[in-house]
Amino acid sequence: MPERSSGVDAIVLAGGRGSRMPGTDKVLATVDGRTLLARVVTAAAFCDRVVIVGPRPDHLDVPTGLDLVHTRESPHFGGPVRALRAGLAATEENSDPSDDDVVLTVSADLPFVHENALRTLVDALRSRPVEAVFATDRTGRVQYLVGAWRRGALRRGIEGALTGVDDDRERGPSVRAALPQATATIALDDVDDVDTPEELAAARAVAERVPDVRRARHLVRAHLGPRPPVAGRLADHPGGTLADPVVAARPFPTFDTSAMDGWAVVGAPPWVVDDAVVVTAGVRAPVTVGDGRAVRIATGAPVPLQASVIRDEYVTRTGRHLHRRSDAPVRDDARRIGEDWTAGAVIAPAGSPISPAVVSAALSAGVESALLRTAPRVHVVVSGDELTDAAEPPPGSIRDTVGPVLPQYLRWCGLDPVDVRRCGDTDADFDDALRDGDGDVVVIVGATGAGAADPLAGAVARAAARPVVRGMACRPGGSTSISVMPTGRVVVGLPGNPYAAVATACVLLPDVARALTGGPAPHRPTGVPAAPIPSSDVTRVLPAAMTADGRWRVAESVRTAHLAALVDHEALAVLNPGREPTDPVEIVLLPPR
Ligand SMILES: Nc1nc2c(c(=O)[nH]1)N[C@H]1C(S)=C(S)[C@@H](COP(=O)(O)OP(=O)(O)OC[C@H]3O[C@@H](n4cnc5c(N)ncnc54)[C@H](O)[C@@H]3O)O[C@H]1N2
Ligand code: MOO
Repeated sequence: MPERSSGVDAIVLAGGRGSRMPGTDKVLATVDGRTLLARVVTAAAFCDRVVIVGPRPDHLDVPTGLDLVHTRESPHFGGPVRALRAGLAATEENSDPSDDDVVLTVSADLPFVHENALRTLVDALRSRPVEAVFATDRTGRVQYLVGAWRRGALRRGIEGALTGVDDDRERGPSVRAALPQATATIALDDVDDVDTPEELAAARAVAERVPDVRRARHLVRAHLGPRPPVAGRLADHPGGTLADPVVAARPFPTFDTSAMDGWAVVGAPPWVVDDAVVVTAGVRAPVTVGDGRAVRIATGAPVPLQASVIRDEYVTRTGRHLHRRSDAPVRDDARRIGEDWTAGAVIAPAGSPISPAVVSAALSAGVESALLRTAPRVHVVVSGDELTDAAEPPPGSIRDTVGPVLPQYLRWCGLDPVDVRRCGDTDADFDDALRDGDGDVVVIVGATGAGAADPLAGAVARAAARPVVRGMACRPGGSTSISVMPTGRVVVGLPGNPYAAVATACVLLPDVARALTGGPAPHRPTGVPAAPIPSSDVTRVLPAAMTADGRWRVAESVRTAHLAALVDHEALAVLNPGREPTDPVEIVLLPPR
């Protein structure tokens, strides 16, 4: 069961005529064995109540424990605004929601929409001064049926759009007619809808293919939801993510502050200097400066009432008189209370990674603690009967060269490795490895293949874990797997070859960390290759080093049984299928040497 978010209801619009797919109810079409409707409802399962507006299906494969309601628009097929009217009424039955609550509106024909995309909409609405936020799809088109509204704005929009519209007119107004004034859009890559049989076939093909790295990342974001938030001091949780926005508790500056060493002056120049008074940073008692007077003031000191500040460079002093230099710009060298932000301003939106900048800016805003998600705790399990820690491995044994360094890479990925254990190649060892400890994630190295001594797949099946990624179209890393145990624990299987394990981790696990902490997808910087790189039909992950002119030299191939190739390459180049030889490549910088 995903974590519940209070104050959000969802309206799933499932009743369109599907005029471009005659003879079918498109929302009941299946992609990878599940109906589009079930996929959309599952994505919205974190909401307090989910209302489906449309015909009631016989069976719906969605999480249990959901407050799921059905309703129909009136008249039937009366258009999206009437569907929203029916849906909104159903969200309000037996409850007394506030106008500021969030209502998600989602059309039911989105094969790939997922919880985190919808949460992104909610967070965007909560952190912006707008009445509704809509998704734009990959072509940049605004999807007005994929949005988060403030409840009051949705109600007013519906009423406005339907005012004077004859209820007998079959197709009512479009959602555009209901839009409030202040709206925003955000780009989401998972909200392409299915309108035609061709689009349905394409979605099925995507869902059934072994995913390349891009798609595997997408699946991670789609299937791993954020863990419950905890209250904590921001400074204690680097690597975590904000669950709520940081909202300024006080203005900045909190009082009128001198920005420069100089003079606090009242009235027009020249001023008469009062040498008995000096305003220093930290003074408590208010200082008053008479009209036509000037007193010394230090950077950071409170500005006396009615005074302005002029820095030393802009004045000349003769005896007791202070003159503004004729070439000095006319400006106040004070930072006035609330000039940078006022109390209530959003300093960092929900989902922000807790960077040192977030910690510091929050302190500036009077915020020490917040609701946050800590970096996921990881148990590393290095598997393989052949592995040893002995400096002189006995014949046939292999020195474990991953366990000692993987935690450093995992930390770089935004995870919090808590221990490294070893595990033999027996089923019992693997069952224990999946179960032991209290971590959020178990990363198992080795045993991902289908060979005689590769028990991970069996252990995952025995644990009734839900597969998220079963193999990747990626070299190395083809046998990578990710699944979710019924307890919510994530099990990552990394290929045993050390370079394959590290490369796969660095390419994929930042997305796992962000998904579990409710953060945004990681940035994917690109670089220009120093020489053309042949295209391939799977993702390739190769060592890369920057040249003197800022381009990237990418190794043609790599030996995977050790990390020697990363000694003189500071990055990995991710070469996605479909790229042209001279196209930029994704660059994954590795932890500093
Ligand atoms: N018939 C096939 N065999 C293999 C294939 C294949 O496609 N068909 N893929 C190969 C590739 S590529 C990889 S990667 C591995 C993945 O297998 P596992 O995840 O089950 O890994 P293991 O078999 O346990 O180990 C592979 C290799 O790496 C060495 N190893 C493992 N852990 C460590 C460690 N901690 N430190 C140092 N070295 C380690 C291990 O001894 C093996 O030599 O499958 C291939 N086989
Ligand atoms: O995952 Mo293996 O190379 O593809 O080392």
